[in-house]
Amino acid sequence: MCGIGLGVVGVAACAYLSRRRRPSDAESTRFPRPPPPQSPSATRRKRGPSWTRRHSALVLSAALCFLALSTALRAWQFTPTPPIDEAAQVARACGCASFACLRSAFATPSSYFKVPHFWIGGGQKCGTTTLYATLARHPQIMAPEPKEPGYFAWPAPARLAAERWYVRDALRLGDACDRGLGKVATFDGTAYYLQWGGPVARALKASAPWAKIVLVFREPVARAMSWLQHMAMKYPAIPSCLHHRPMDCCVQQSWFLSGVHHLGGSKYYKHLKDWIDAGWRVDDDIHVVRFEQMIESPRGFRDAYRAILDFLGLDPGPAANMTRDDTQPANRRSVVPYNVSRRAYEAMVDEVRQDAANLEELLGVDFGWHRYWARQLAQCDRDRLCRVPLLPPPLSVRTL
Ligand SMILES: Nc1ncnc2c1ncn2[C@@H]1O[C@H](COP(=O)(O)OS(=O)(=O)O)[C@@H](OP(=O)(O)O)[C@H]1O
Repeated sequence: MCGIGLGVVGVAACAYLSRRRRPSDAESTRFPRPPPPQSPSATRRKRGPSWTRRHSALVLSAALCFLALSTALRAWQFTPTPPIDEAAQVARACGCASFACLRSAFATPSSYFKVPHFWIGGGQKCGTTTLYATLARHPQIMAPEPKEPGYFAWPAPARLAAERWYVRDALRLGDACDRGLGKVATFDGTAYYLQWGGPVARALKASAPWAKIVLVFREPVARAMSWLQHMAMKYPAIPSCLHHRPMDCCVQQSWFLSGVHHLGGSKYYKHLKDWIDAGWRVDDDIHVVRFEQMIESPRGFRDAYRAILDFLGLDPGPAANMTRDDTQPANRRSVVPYNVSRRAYEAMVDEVRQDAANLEELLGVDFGWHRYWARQLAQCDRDRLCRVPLLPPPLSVRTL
């Protein structure tokens, strides 16, 4: 403060000293200017003293300016920022039941986890249940109840009405505070937010702009077929094509090829673009996981998990201590391959091929899906029928 005060005084002084004094009209009349000098020697005699005075004033004011500016600059640079009272921030956040309250409690930068710290998704049947169970065992994480609150996919009035429930019950703010809010990371495990696009991306951005996003992407054709199977098996009371027709027939229907929960839901690039347009940044805010890496071996799962923990700023230790059982699927339904005609398989691949290429280019990741489709189509030609396993064997991938 002193430095800034001195700086201001110095600048004012230098402005005063360096200004050019002009005589007023009255002064000019009372003290008329001397007539122009007659000879060079006379000029030198008359100019001498006033020139020295004027220039020494200028040098003095320049020195003062320099001194004042450097003092002010040093004071500005080294004024210590007051320490953030993290305990007070946490105490305030613990009383919140809305995002407006959380945002104001978390307004200043801090080193601890905000609420929610992250979201895991990518699409239904991308392994988020296994990931949810794994994350829930991490000592620094508090898992949401239920796994998929779906809150950000609701229309704004419904969100407003349920905000208290989401913040306090689903994200378990009270429990997190009991364990020491800021030290535990809370999250939302709603798999399908990605496919709901712009409105969800904007709602999350407006509510919790600090949230980190983890997306798991599964080979697009297998994901869509697995979803169809999941709905038919999990909800026998809900009419499903698979209840009375074979998979080959169902996957050729237009609702399957373009429906947003079916093959349309596997157009990851198209959906991810909506999120990027809403201000979420790949790498900084979004971490992408290859489903096939997670399922190919316990080691693949551990590596994928460790990369997620690194991205989230959490202790990676638990990834190293995972047992083989910890890496097993939480809700596996795909056991035997489905028989599908070549025509049907090719139509599905054609539907998602370009989107997958765009995704690889955007992320700089090789998912290995193109080579897998080529292998699968070669098998179709060889056996005159495609046998499509929904959990494929390990895919070869390259570093792009
Ligand atoms: N570790 C591991 N190894 C092999 N397979 C695995 C693994 N983790 C998840 N999975 C498979 O992921 C599918 C379930 O995904 P989700 O949990 O996201 O489904 S859901 O949308 O939440 O219902 C489900 O696929 P389907 O078997 O096709 O249903 C699981 O088998």
